[in-house]
Amino acid sequence: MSMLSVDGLAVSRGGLPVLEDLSFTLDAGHALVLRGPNGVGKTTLLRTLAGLQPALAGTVSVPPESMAYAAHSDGLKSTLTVRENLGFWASVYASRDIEPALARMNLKSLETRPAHSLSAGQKRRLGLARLLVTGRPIWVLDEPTVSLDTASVALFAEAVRGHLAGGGAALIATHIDLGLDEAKVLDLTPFKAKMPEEGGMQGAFDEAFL
Ligand SMILES: Nc1ncnc2c1ncn2[C@@H]1O[C@H](COP(=O)(O)OP(=O)(O)OP(=O)(O)O)[C@@H](O)[C@H]1O
Repeated sequence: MSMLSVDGLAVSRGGLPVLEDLSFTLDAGHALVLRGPNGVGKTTLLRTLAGLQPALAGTVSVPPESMAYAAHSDGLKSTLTVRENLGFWASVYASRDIEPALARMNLKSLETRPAHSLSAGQKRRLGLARLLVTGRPIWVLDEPTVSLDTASVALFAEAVRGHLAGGGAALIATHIDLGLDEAKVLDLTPFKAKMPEEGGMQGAFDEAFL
């Protein structure tokens, strides 16, 4: 029984279709890595699944509330400390213990630091710790390991593995090797939308010379 099922999905950005006719499933305990060249539509797809923008067509089997979306330093309150940030999110998501998240992303020694004073990679680790307190089953991650050093990439991979082992699932857009060899890969290139104006203009051009 799949945890997430996407059927005939079309997504758009800036009013233009980006990906179309996309179908895939994601089972509990599994991770799916989304690949494709810059601009193919990875971020657009994740934002659509997370409910941040509407789909053009198709169905998604679960609501955005089943997903925890993370991109860049999203969701960090810059004036709050690391501990306060996680406490805030724990209360928003009906409170999970934040201690495992602090420990898992190696944030104990930074817990009293305001988020704005963290380095890029430390902010990234705090953003990933946020996922752990959401308790949501499907993690939707956009380039989660950007700015992370080797040790932190390993921490990230362990956090994802723990999530999968607990019956969760993860959808991850990245160009970088995550150290998650067990993850399946979906290349989005074949689902690139054919621009209607291209076909239309070519059609009109052909017609003019027939
Ligand atoms: N704010 C925006 N307004 C209009 N078009 C946008 C906007 N952001 C992105 N696009 C366009 O939407 C398309 C898909 O972009 P998207 O960010 O989803 O790609 P991506 O696969 O995540 O790329 P990357 O690998 O560079 O992160 C691209 O053609 C891009 O130029």
